[in-house]
Amino acid sequence: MTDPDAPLIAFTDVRKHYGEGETRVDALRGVSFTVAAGEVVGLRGPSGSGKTTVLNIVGCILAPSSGELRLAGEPVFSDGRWRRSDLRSLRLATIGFIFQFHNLLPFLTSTDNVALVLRLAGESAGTAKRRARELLAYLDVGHRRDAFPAQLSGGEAQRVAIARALANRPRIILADEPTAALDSQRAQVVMDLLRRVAVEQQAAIVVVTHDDKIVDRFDRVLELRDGLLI
Ligand SMILES: Nc1ncnc2c1ncn2[C@@H]1O[C@H](COP(=O)(O)OP(=O)(O)OP(=O)(O)O)[C@@H](O)[C@H]1O
Repeated sequence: MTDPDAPLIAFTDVRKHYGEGETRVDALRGVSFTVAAGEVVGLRGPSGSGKTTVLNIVGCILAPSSGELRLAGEPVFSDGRWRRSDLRSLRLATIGFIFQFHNLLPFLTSTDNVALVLRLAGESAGTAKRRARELLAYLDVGHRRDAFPAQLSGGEAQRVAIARALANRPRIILADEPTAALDSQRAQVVMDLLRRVAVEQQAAIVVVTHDDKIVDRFDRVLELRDGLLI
């Protein structure tokens, strides 16, 4: 990561189509936006408008058809190709994902679910466990650290999943409907946590949501319609 003053996410005239000919779908038709460190941005739009496509491109999971993606000022995709050969380590070091359903591994405790990500990034078992416990305490689920996912409530499981997404101190956090399975009070708790992380870790956070309960909790809301920002 290079320029400290650059926006953490710079998405410039990104186009993405799936398929060719009769089956071609133009999912993004020239989308540009930036997200700065410390910002929590909502991404809204009807089903099929391209939200998941945006998230997957920012997360370096999906290549655009054209356009440019920069992360912290560094070109990651431009001129029709990835500029980095180590996308997996870029993702591990830079990006945290949070999903609608927590996607915790059912056979691991809360601590081990979080520690696993740190082990993948090369931390020792002891360090990984210690940091996992700290994070679970930070997210107010320290008392559930030895529980398995099936023993957790929906709100607890989502907080463990957020701990996992934060484990490697990512500067960019991408969340796909993180509050959809939660009641209003728990949704607010999750949004408060994300806000705290954005400020304390100077992270850029993008949250895909249909959830009207949390729409006033963003610094900005980007609205997609048919692959274009309105
Ligand atoms: N792998 C794929 N192959 C073909 N078409 C796809 C693929 N993924 C998405 N699409 C199409 O691209 C468009 C945008 O999809 P995308 O999943 O980004 O929308 P979305 O706004 O996230 O929708 P939802 O809210 O329903 O999740 C849709 O028309 C979708 O059918």
